[in-house]
Amino acid sequence: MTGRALPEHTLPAWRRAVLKVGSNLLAADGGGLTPLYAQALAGFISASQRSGREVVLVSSGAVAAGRALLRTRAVPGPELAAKQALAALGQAPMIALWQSLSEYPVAQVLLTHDDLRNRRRYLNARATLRELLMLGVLPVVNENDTVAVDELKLGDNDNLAAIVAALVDADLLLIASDVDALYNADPRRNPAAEPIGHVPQLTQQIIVMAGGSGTAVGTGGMRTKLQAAEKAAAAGIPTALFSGREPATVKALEEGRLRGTLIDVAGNRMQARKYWLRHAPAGGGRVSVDAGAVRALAGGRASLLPGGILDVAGEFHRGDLVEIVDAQDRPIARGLCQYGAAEMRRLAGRHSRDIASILGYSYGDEIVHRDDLATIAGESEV
Ligand SMILES: Nc1ncnc2c1ncn2[C@@H]1O[C@H](COP(=O)(O)OP(=O)(O)O)[C@@H](O)[C@H]1O
Ligand SMILES: N[C@@H](CCC(=O)OP(=O)(O)O)C(=O)O
Repeated sequence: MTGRALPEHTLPAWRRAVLKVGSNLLAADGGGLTPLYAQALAGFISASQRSGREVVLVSSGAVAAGRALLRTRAVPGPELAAKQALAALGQAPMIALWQSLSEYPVAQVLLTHDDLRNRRRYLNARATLRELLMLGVLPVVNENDTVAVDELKLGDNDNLAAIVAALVDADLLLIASDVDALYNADPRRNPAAEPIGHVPQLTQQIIVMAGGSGTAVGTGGMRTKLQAAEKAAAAGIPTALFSGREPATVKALEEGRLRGTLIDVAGNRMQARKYWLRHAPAGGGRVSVDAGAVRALAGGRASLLPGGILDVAGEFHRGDLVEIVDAQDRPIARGLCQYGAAEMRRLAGRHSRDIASILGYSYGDEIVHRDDLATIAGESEV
């Protein structure tokens, strides 16, 4: 779908991005998968990788591919189990399509909501994705429809893409669709709808403009794209919406130009992350630290090392949000810990270089990495 002339924007600078490609672009004629639009998108991904950038692709299309494979036989109904069967059938052809178009090896990553709510699985997914990126591989993420059940379904890949963007700490979320921008009304239903080039900050007024999907192939429509942009913004990540049907638009992205809608983030990314760390609900874990650690953390630039730990209260796991307090139990910082409570008790007061010999393994020198830490006093510090 192409609209009126769209203003062009400069794409925010990025080194790592998540690109979401909807079913409408892969099963363009409502039938099986076609490389028609995927080709230009794969070209953009490979060009980005060649220039040292990292891309995680979140691709839909498995259900559409599965449905097309069964065209000559009885096609299952619309209920959940039937869709799950179609997704299982179509997952391999979807991956094969991307592999046939990518200059780099592709890896399949299937995720569910449950995986991302469970801290340990969340961290494992993050570690695997980071490793794949380091290896120069293109991870292709889709929802694991086989095991997703109604109440645990992410429901759509727009939201999944936003969660993955936060998971891999991406600089940018790119959403390619069959529509070239956010309009002030659904352009399929309202031909007078006007495109919106730049959204400095998502507001309720903008969110109500978005309707559902206009096609049988697509799932969420603009509504889920804005939900995704909202999630990404909460993690400090801007979102770009554009048409994946126009090769010139896709090519322009390589030069940092966006013909579509840019949804910006209020404040900078680090501020948004620190805000989240200060205000997200913590699970009750407390780590008290000595005066040296208090001084180091107060500067806002240091990580918490095991040597500074005096005591650990509560039970928590690696990846949980913990409160860091001084010897008098006054809160000084909050952060995501790299080690669980039991591990921390064994590491308290010890040197970082001894972590592997004490535990038999190591997740790194830091108990809480400075990127995952926010001081309580420094609301204005980033
Ligand atoms: N305000 C809006 N602006 C743009 N598109 C909208 C709006 N409201 C609803 N839509 C619909 O959202 C569709 C894109 O979403 P969807 O069909 O789920 O595609 P995809 O498979 O790419 O996720 C568009 O084709 C359009 O009809
Ligand atoms: N897991 C499903 C994706 C469903 C979905 O979100 O589709 P879309 O709205 O086209 O991105 C599939 O691969 O078909």
